[in-house]
Amino acid sequence: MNKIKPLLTVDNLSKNYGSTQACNDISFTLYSGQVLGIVGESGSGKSTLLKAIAGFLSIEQGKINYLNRQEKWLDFQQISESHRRQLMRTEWGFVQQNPRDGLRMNITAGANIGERLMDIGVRNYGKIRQEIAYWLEQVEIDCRWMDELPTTFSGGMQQRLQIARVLVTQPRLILMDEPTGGLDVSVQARLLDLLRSLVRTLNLSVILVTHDIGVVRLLAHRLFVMKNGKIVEYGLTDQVLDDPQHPYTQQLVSATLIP
Ligand SMILES: Nc1ncnc2c1ncn2[C@@H]1O[C@H](COP(=O)(O)OP(=O)(O)OP(=O)(O)O)[C@@H](O)[C@H]1O
Repeated sequence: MNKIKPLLTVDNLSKNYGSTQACNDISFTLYSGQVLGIVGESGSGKSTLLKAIAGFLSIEQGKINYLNRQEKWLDFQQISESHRRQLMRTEWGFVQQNPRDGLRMNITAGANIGERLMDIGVRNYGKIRQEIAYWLEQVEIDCRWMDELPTTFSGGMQQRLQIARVLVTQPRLILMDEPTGGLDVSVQARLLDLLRSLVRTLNLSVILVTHDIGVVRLLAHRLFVMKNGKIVEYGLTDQVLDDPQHPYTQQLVSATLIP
């Protein structure tokens, strides 16, 4: 059996907005090929943590270390901004809750996917077209939509397109902020199935922020629960959800009735 390997470690990360302590002394490990769920109520600090890990926000304190494709540990406080941006284009991806924030709405669906390939130096038009068709198919969008603007897509399709745009550069680590939020329940279910199958077939490592316990139960190997900027419980998903120890987790779990 393959031994699970750490891919990303976060140690004692804190982030304040003025006097608001949004993340307080957060530490965890993400393992390669696994999905780590971050759950908690609105305002608990989940999105701030994700953005801090992605380098979109500066942090007051903490260390973020990542094992790159060459199996070299990178200390995010030490690497340059251009190196971090390059990682975001190649090894990492970010899926926004609102697909409009992750897509360019004024260019076609195909161009949304193709420009990410061009960003990393792919120039062969035929190859780009082929990759666009492949990734549209992977996210269950018919190729005839390739030359349409995302503005003509439904919310679920836009989210699937955003996922294709992220996946085309074959990232190893994807940060997702409420990827199914704001979608109808039936569209959510279809997207969750798709995400589950992509995570398995592409062996992706994912940090997934959600307030929905059902989403982590379906997708995450491990999870932690945040409250007021702190981790109150951390462990394997089944263990935490079937036998929650912290009163706050017990409250979250009991609020989600499972038939
Ligand atoms: N740009 C900002 N400026 C000031 N305070 C902020 C900012 N963004 C978030 N906060 C505050 O930081 C705390 C954590 O917010 P954050 O958005 O990270 O929580 P969350 O768990 O992701 O919530 P939600 O599920 O609603 O997105 C909250 O008290 C919030 O009001």
